[in-house]
Amino acid sequence: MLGRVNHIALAVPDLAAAVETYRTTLGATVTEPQALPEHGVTVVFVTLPNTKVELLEPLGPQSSIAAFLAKNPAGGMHHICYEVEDIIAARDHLLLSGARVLGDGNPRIGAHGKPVLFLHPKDFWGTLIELEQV
Ligand SMILES: CC[C@@H](C(=O)O)C(=O)SCCNC(=O)CCNC(=O)[C@H](O)C(C)(C)COP(=O)(O)OP(=O)(O)OC[C@H]1O[C@@H](n2cnc3c(N)ncnc32)[C@H](O)[C@@H]1OP(=O)(O)O
Ligand SMILES: [Co+2]
Repeated sequence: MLGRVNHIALAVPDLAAAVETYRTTLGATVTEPQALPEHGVTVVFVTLPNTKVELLEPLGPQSSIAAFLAKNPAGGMHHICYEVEDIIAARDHLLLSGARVLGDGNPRIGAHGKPVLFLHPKDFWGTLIELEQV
C-alpha cells in the first residue's frame, strides 16, 4: 500500500530561523513560506534529491503544532508522510485493521494540493503518519 516517503515534517518554534539553518548552515534549497490556515500551519519545504523535509510553524490558536511545541519547546520530528495511490482504499483498509484515522475520516487537501489523511501516532509506534495520494 505504501509508496515513497513524500516528506518528513519537523515542528519548529521559529520558522525563519529554521529556514536559515537549512539554507545557510546545511546548504539546502528551500521554498517560500506558505500559510495554510485550514491546517493551522505555515510551511516551508526543504527540497532534497530523494525526498522533502517539511518545516512547520504554528498558525492560529487551534494549531496542533502549537500543542506539540508546548510539549517539545525546542521542536522535533512531527510526522512522516508516505505516498499512496488510492487514499480511500488505504483508509478503508486501515479502518478495517483497527487503526484510528484522525479528523472526520475524510481526506483533506494538503500542502501539495493533493488529498491527505493522518493516522494516530499511538497506533504506529509513536509516530504520526500522514498519507498523501499521488
Ligand atoms: C501542511 C499541510 C499538511 C501537509 O500537506 O503536509 C500537514 O502536514 S499539516 C500538519 C499538522 N496537522 C496535523 O498534525 C493533523 C493531525 N494531527 C492531530 O490530529 C493531532 O496533532 C494529534 C496527533 C491527534 C495529537 O493531538 P493533540 O491534542 O495535540 O495531542 P494529544 O495529547 O491528544 O496526543 C495524544 C498522544 O499522542 C502523542 N502525540 C501527539 N502528537 C504527536 C506526534 N506528532 N508524534 C508522536 N506522538 C504524538 C501525545 O504526546 C500523546 O501521548 P501521551 O502523552 O503519551 O498520551
Ligand atoms: Co505533512
